[in-house]
Amino acid sequence: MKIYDELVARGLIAQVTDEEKIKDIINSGNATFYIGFDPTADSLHVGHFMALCLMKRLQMAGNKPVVLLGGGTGYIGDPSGRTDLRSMMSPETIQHNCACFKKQMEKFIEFGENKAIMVNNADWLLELNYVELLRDMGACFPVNNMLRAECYKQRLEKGLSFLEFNYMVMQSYDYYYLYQNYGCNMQFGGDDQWSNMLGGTELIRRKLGKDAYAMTITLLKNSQGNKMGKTAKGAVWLDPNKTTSFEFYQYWRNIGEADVLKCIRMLTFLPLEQIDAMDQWEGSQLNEAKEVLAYELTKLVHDEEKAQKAKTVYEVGSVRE
Ligand SMILES: N[C@@H](Cc1ccc(O)cc1)C(=O)O
Repeated sequence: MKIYDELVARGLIAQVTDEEKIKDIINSGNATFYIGFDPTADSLHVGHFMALCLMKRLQMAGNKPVVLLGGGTGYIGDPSGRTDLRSMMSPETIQHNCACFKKQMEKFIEFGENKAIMVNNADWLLELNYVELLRDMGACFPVNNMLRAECYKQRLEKGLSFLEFNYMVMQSYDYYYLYQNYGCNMQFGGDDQWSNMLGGTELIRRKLGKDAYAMTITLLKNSQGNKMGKTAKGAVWLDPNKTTSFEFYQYWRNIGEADVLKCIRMLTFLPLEQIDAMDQWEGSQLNEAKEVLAYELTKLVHDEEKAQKAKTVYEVGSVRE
C-alpha cells in the first residue's frame, strides 16, 4: 500500500487542497514538506506527537521533512480555534521552549544531511520591516476573506486583536519563504491550521504563480467529541518530568473502548493488517487492545523498558484493587 492510501486508511487525513496532486507527490517521495511547531510550552504534547509521527511516516516513504520551530510566530501566538486570548511569551521563554522542543524532536526524527532539517522562523520573521512587508505582501491578503476564516469564528464574537489577526500573515510568509529557499512544496498541520495554510498556498500562487499544497491531519477526538490527550491535571506531555512514563501509559490504558482502535490506527506504527484483525475484538479483548496501545505509545515516546515496567506496575495495581 502506498503512503497516501495508508494515511487515508489510518484516518489521518482531514482536508487536502488537491488530492490527486498530493497523492502523486507523496507517493513518489517528491515532497519537501513542513510542519510548524510554536513553542507554547517547555514540552511537546500528544498533538505534536501525532504530527511528528506523520513526519516519520512520510519520511519513511522517501519525502523530505522540514521541522519549523516557531521562534518568530511565538512572539505573536496563533489564535486559530482558540476561544481565549494567549498570554504573551517573553523572548527568553520562547527560546527556552524552542530548545526543549528541539531536544525532544531529535528523539523521533532523524536530522542531518539527506534527512530532515530543522529551521526556526525567528531567523527571517524577526528581521522583517513593517512597511516593506505591507507593501510586498499586504495586497495578497484580502481582509474580507480572512474575516471569514474558520479559525477566527469563535474569536470574532469574543474579540480578536490586530496582533493575532496578523498571525496568518506570518505563517503564510513562512511557507512562501520555505518554498523559495528550501523547495518546500507541501505543508501539513492540525485541522485548525487550515486557514493559515491556505494563506500560504495563496501567497505563493499570487507572488510566484506557483502551486504549493496543504493537507491537514484529523484532530484526535474521543467518541464524545472531546479533544484527546488531556487529563484533569492538564495536557499529557512527552517530557517524563512533566508526565511520567507510568502516567503516560495509564492515560492510554484507560481510554474508552470506543476509541481504542482509532487511536491504535492513528498513532502507532503497527501494520494495518494487524490492526484490521483487531477490529473484531470485543469484551476483554478490548482490554488487550488498550494494553497494546499503551505499550506501543509508551515504547515510542519513552522506551521499551519503560513501557514494560509501566505495564507490570499497572497490572500489579489492578490486581490489588
Ligand atoms: N500555527 C501553528 C504553528 C506554526 C507556526 C509557523 C508556521 O509557519 C506553521 C505552523 C500552530 O499553532 O500549531
